[in-house]
Amino acid sequence: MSFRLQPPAPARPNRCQLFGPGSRPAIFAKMAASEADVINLDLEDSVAPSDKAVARENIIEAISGVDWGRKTLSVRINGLDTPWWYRDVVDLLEKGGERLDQIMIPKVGCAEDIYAVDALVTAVERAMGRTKPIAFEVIIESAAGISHVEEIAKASPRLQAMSLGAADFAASMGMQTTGIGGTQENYYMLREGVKHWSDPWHWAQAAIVAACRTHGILPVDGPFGDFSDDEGFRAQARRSATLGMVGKWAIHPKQVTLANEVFTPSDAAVAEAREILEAMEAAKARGEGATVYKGRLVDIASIKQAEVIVRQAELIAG
Ligand SMILES: CC(C)(COP(=O)(O)OP(=O)(O)OC[C@H]1O[C@@H](n2cnc3c(N)ncnc32)[C@H](O)[C@@H]1OP(=O)(O)O)[C@@H](O)C(=O)NCCC(=O)NCCSC(=O)C[C@H](O)C(=O)O
Ligand SMILES: [Mg+2]
Repeated sequence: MSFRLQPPAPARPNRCQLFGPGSRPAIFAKMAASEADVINLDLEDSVAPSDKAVARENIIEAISGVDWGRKTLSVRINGLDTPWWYRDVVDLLEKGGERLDQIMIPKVGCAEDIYAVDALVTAVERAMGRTKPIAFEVIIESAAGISHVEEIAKASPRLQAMSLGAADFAASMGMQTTGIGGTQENYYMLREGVKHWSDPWHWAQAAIVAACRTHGILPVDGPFGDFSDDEGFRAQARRSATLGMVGKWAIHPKQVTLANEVFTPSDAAVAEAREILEAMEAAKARGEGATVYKGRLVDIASIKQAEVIVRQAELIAG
């Protein structure tokens, strides 16, 4: 381990982030009643330009008017290339009240984007005497965003989470697809005439996980557009979880259960992790740094691996 220790990520459950357009207030109570850990009320791309102002008002009313329970309450503001974002920030903080936990910043391309929002948020917080600092989540969804992912990850102490936005990312990269996440028909290897599909999102996800883990931020997988394809969602989510991501967006309520299922360690996985910790305790008592568990090597690194699973389970159990 480096002399500089890896900071822990925020200790908040983040298995599922449920999205809903700010222009559709009829679903806010349903979102609040869902099993999602995080709620993302949207002012950006699910809201038509003509509805931006009314969506902002709807959200401001709902921040204190709806009982969000213990969920992390987040609002996605408009991008910094639009005329709406500064008004989003100012009105949310001046009129929205203390219940708002987080602002999600889309299409972040460089650390200066975060600096700009941080400066505005800080000024309004001070002016309002706000006691709870607003957290940030950023979306990496452009060629610039993924190129500068590490500098973005360390841009502000407000940063708690970072998501991959597969749709805008694909467009920015010029990828030949209209699919949002998941298997892409033409992304395959050919061996002896048989196709083997690969994962075009993998490299970007891995870059995000590494940047997040280096700087103590939660890495999150973004949307899976085909909400009629449960198995496709599960497959994508399982790959993300295996890579180190902590959760995934839901763009339809039926995806919430799927995300929670995948990002909650199973009882068997937790039991095995606890057994590994016990096996290593026994090894330590014998003066050994390595031992055999179910026919395979476990050593001091295995303790850290097992602790990841046990910590996840404990966090979710509350
Ligand atoms: C996708 C939807 C437009 C579908 O809405 P709808 O047609 O109403 O779906 P259903 O009829 O199947 O709804 C069944 C019931 O569930 C309620 N509902 C619908 N959506 C939600 C929701 N998001 N949260 C809670 N409840 C919801 C309906 O009211 C029905 O209720 P009932 O009648 O009582 O049974 C819609 O789901 C939707 O708008 N989803 C969110 C879209 C969104 O926010 N998109 C932005 C995030 S993705 C993105 O931006 C891309 C990203 O940035 C990138 O670049 O990758
Ligand atoms: Mg997007």
